[in-house]
Amino acid sequence: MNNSSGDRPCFALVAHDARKDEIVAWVGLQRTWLSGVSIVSTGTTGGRIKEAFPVLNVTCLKSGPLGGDQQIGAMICEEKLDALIFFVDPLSPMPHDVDVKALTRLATVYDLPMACSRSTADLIVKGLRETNSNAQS
Ligand SMILES: O=C(CO)COP(=O)(O)O
Repeated sequence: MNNSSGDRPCFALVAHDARKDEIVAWVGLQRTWLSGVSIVSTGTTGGRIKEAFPVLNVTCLKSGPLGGDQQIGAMICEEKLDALIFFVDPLSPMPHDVDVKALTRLATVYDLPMACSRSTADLIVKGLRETNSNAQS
């Protein structure tokens, strides 16, 4: 765990509209592990996750086009996150494309693990689980 703000991992979960069903399905597959994680999410994505899994610890920020991506970017700068899972829609123009680019840029600047698809999201969870279990043994 890298975040400097608490003792449980903190994940940002974000998805564009065309991929919201996919992130909800991914959360379902990982829900046992995610129940021990603090989740922050852009508004609409977080609302969908909370509705599907009320037991998860999800904090909803602003919707992405209204500044939510920038709020998550600020959390990256403040080293409050351990990973960004961002299911981007690569096929649709976005009014807030500059914010999307800024968010992915900051994740790169701060070397934050970032996944834009299920396969890489699974690898991040696997890596963090192994890191945490090695740290405990
Ligand atoms: O637009 C987004 C990320 O760029 C996601 O925002 P919402 O979760 O509010 O739809």
